[in-house]
Amino acid sequence: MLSSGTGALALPLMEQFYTIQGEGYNTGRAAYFVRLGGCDVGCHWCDVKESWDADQHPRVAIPEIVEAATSYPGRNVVITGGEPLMHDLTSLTHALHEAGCQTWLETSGAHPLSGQWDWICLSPKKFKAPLSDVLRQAHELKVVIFNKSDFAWAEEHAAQVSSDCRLYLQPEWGRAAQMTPLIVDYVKQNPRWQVSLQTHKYLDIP
Ligand SMILES: C[S@@+](CC[C@H](N)C(=O)[O-])C[C@H]1O[C@@H](n2cnc3c(N)ncnc32)[C@H](O)[C@@H]1O
Ligand SMILES: Nc1nc2[nH]cc(C(=O)O)c2c(=O)[nH]1
Ligand code: SF4
Ligand SMILES: [Mg+2]
Repeated sequence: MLSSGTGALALPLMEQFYTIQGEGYNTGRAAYFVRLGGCDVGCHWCDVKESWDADQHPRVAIPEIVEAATSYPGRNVVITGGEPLMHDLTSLTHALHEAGCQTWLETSGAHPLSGQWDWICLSPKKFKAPLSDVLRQAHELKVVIFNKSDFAWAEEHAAQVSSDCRLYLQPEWGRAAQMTPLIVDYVKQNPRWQVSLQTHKYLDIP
């Protein structure tokens, strides 16, 4: 990969699209999504497995990504993947800020944090543990609930984030019919948590 002291100058890009943030704290807000290739976490229920192999995706120069992102009225840019922190995101976030964009990150936290972020959504995974630095800096903890035991696992991670970090429980899409009622009951009993649904899937938008 092309890189410098300030991070990657080109990044493997799977897709980019302007849509509505479907999940978590910023649900309902217009945002441009940049989906980077590469992930080594291996969630068996991942809804974007085509992203895993970075070599399957063309490397695109940062100015090209920023130009595309700023060709829409919105100025919120979500960097997702794949696992975006497999790449040094210093240059990308710097260029997005220079262009007047807000930078929002979707990450499993399994790799070191790079870049300047206005919002960090941490969705930790059992398959590759999140780093304590990312836990500390997260604005939002969003735990995917696949089975009942995931509630206790979510609490273990809530104990490691900052006191003002927002807490979300999100049903695994394939198990939503079974898990969503359990999440509703859990949030009623444990009101510091909130429900997060993948609303874009119900809306049938990207
Ligand atoms: C595809 S991941 C990419 C970013 C990063 N690798 C991560 O996992 O946070 C984006 C978000 O979708 C969530 N997600 C992925 N597959 C899901 C599924 N089947 N059901 C619910 N959420 C899912 C992840 O937990 C994460 O919050
Ligand atoms: N609309 C929409 N919202 C999202 N929030 C997180 C997503 C992701 O895949 O990172 C995502 C996505 O793929 N689409
Ligand atoms: S960490 Fe994210 S991109 Fe990677 S497998 Fe898990 S859900 Fe998919
Ligand atoms: Mg998604």
